[in-house]
Amino acid sequence: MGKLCQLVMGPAGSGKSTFCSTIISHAQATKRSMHLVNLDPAAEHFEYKPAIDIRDLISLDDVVEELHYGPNGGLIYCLEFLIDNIDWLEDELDNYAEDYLIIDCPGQIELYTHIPVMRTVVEVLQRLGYRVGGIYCLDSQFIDDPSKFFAGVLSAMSAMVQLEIAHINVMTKMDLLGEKGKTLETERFLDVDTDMMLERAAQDTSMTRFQDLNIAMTRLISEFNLVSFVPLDITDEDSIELVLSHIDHALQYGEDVEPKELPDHDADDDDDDASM
Ligand SMILES: Nc1nc2c(ncn2[C@@H]2O[C@H](COP(=O)(O)OP(=O)(O)OP(=O)(O)O)[C@@H](O)[C@H]2O)c(=O)[nH]1
Ligand SMILES: [Mg+2]
Repeated sequence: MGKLCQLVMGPAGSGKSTFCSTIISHAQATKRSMHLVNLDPAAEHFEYKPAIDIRDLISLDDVVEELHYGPNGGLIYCLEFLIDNIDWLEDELDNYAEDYLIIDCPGQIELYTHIPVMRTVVEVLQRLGYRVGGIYCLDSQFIDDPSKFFAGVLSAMSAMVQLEIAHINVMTKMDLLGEKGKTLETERFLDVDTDMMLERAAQDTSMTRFQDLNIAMTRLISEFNLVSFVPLDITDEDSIELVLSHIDHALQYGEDVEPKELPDHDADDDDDDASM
């Protein structure tokens, strides 16, 4: 199938782990094999058992207890420990040398923005021959709050710029929007209509002090025309299929499958003719 990898990122609680299990169960139903890799040392429960799990290398509880870090500092410590012991990850990956991986990441956005942890993980995967795609999850509930949405769009852009890999933004939890999810207004969020973002920000009086900054940021977003979201409603198989087809396209899934040799029909051509 080729060495492919989805790196699933996004803010805390944005639906990364749910995204991973949704994609894995969809893949299983369509007879595609994927392995879950857990890079979140704070994770507690998984629907699918991870094939590779950072918690086998280092436990957040141990770091918090023994080194007296808080949960966030402890998590950064764990990820930096992973980078210092990257051989461990390489050895583990050896067992899945020809496989499709989906990597569940922690929700601390500084890991994608200003600490080179994820970049190092990507470099290791690429050195081992994987095609890596970044999946950035953002919660659809952000749509109701322009300042949160701004921050989310900027963090997605930041991860994209930092990692320099194929990148797909996914708007998660679309089921929670109900009928609102099908409106034109929501579509404008998915395609990040910057004029509308500005309009919404202008209505929010708490943001007036930052109007110039908002204008500058929306101009940046629209000039680069880089940010759009694929909606994911995990209760709708078609929606899951659509998200996966975007990812397949970005990762060129299936393009390195050897074309099957057609059977040589010459020998029984006569028979076929006779039966026509
Ligand atoms: N209704 C609905 N709830 C969702 C969806 N995705 C996630 N959730 C809920 O949102 C919460 C967070 O989901 P997770 O998948 O754990 O999010 P995460 O990004 O992995 O969270 P962290 O690992 O803590 O950063 C959970 O209570 C999920 O059940 C979704 O598509 N629809
Ligand atoms: Mg998670």
